[in-house]
Amino acid sequence: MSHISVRQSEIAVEQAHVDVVYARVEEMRVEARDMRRKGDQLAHGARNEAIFEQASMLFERDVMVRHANQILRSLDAEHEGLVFGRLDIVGGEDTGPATETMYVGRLGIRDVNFDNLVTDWRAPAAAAFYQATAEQPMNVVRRRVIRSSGQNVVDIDDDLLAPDKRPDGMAVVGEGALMASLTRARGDKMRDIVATIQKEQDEAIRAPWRGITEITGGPGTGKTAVALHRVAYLLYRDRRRMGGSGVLVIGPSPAFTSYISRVLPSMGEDTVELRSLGEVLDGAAAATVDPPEVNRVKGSLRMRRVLKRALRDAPPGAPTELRITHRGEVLKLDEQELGRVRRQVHSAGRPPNQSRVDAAEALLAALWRQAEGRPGMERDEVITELGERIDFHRFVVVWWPILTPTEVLGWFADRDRLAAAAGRALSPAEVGLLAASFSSPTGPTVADIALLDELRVLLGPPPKRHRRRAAAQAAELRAWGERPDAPTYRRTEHYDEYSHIVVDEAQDLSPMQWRMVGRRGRYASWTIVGDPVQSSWPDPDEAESARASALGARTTRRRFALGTNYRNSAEIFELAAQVVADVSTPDQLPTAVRSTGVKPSVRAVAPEELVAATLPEATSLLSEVDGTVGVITSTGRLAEVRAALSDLDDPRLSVVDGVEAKGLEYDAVVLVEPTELVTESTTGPRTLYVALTRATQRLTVLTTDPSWPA
Ligand SMILES: Nc1ncnc2c1ncn2[C@@H]1O[C@H](COP(=O)(O)OP(=O)(O)OP(=O)(O)O)[C@@H](O)[C@H]1O
Repeated sequence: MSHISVRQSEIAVEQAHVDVVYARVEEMRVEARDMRRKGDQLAHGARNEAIFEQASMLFERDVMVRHANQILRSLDAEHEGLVFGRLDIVGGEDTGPATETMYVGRLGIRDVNFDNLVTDWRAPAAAAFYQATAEQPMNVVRRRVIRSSGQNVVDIDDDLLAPDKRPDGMAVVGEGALMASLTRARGDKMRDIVATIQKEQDEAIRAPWRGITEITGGPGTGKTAVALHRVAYLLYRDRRRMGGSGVLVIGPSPAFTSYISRVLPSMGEDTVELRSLGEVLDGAAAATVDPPEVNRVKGSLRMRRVLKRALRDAPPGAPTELRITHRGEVLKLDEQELGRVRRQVHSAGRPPNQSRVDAAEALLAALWRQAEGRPGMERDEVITELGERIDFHRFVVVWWPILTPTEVLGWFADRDRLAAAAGRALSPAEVGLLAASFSSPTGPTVADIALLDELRVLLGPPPKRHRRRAAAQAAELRAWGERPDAPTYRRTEHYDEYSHIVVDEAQDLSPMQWRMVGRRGRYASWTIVGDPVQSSWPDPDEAESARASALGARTTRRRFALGTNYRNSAEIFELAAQVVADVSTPDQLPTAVRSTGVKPSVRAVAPEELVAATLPEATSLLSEVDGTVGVITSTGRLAEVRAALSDLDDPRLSVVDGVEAKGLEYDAVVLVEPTELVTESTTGPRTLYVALTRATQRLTVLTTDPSWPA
């Protein structure tokens, strides 16, 4: 048989099995619907049945319906086929030729006799699909990746792992599924990698849930993909623990969470919360990033001191004198006395929003000290009389208002107030920077969200009757930073007891963000994903200690280092590695396995031509690749470059700055003025390294420096 016809006949073999699987799925759909109907009847009628019988049938119905729903969801999600793998396995030493076939897919499916038609990729039995190698074949003779479009098998790729055990007539076709997958055009959403997970990745995916699992590796090593598949794996293995309290995945930006949003649904998992750092606090949807020098101050642990001190000061507009006439006598507390009372209330250590009653009592005690000694004054009597006075209540309400985090952060637009709260924690220049930033009318930035969350905890929950106002504030916060695609959450407000939290691009979290994230996972296990070489946080030691306290004293820690860059061509990564040679060690840089034979193009242009030159470069890359094109520039130049490309009406094109590019991927990239990405950043060439490692196939660098990258 010719090569082509061997492939065709093997595809036909797999198609036959896939047809059986889909026919069975159809039956299961019918069964599930039937079961659901019966269950509903059971719930509404048949009251004379034994209660236990009902309960067990209802349970059975629930299990069935859940499984059916999961299948339906998985089928409805965008992915490339329910069945994607096949293993041909020989038994043991003496069983002889290949005897057993196992199909691997997104879900486990059994036929009517409970025989396996497809094994779920997460089941222990399927592990060999990812872990078997030629050196350790684990009884696998042939591993086959089946590529489908919908229900149609379109191609197959085989690995022969044990040639000596290959039975007569066993065909082996294809040139490697991994390479085929890596060279395919990219869309605007990340795809799952279930069919081609590599052994080192599989080990991280299947690591036990407990404690802290850290996944490090250079750009394109699959850290994000691995973390998401790990979530699907953990949900499968321990759905009760993980699903009950929920799994939270945190990424750097809304662009990133949107980019990864289809991976879990394609595996039938749609209960996981994906939030960007600007969305971790309920009600907020911040996407604007501060300039690096502002970001650095807002993220520092010094801000905690500033916030705490700010809450001890009298709020803006608080009266500076209490004057009340009692039995014809004027009782008066001046500014100094009021300040003393305020300090005394704060020294009890209760959060301000929980201390209004304490404040009222302390004021009454101070007023009594004024009245004391005057004839006919009894302490209890005076305090009761004053405490019932409406003018006293009015005073307390404005002197000790119930505060919201947004209100308090707004105070810092006032430079003097901020300087007073900062003391020596911030330099005058830093105070100036922050005051200007908090005066901006554009709403909270991503860094502000961690400050708001800190304030939420420092202020304490508002008393019950103030909750409505707090809800209105949350709505205000939402309106402030509203995006049409902002997620909605089913959780109760400020839910912070997730069972598992994944932090992606963890190298960039500021200490204040670690505190915010840590609060969400006091009882959680963690998967922490990052690459120190791509870090944009300037003080790694401070972040490291904040991270250590956020994660607490968990003793189980395991670490996986991924070493192969699956994204960039070797030619592109060679250039990227050059720019971080001085700030990395060789073991921190991955190996790019795929060569395209096309070197990045570095074009020197005159400064006045720089922006105009992006248009022809982007246009030509759009025609060269089938997938996406990203134009990456410094933040300062972003608006200008966007304007220059505004006539290019192609949904495959995006224009982003170096910070926004974090975690994203394009088939081709135009990088505008690399030196600006370095000078704009507070961490040297690291942001440039991120930008240079986004492209899978083509990279064009436009620079005004003819000697770049030397
Ligand atoms: N085993 C694999 N099979 C197919 N594609 C893979 C595999 N591993 C990684 N990839 C692909 O490589 C690309 C990079 O993966 P991913 O974004 O997860 O890397 P990363 O380590 O998080 O990168 P960065 O640090 O730059 O954000 C993605 O397109 C991903 O689908």
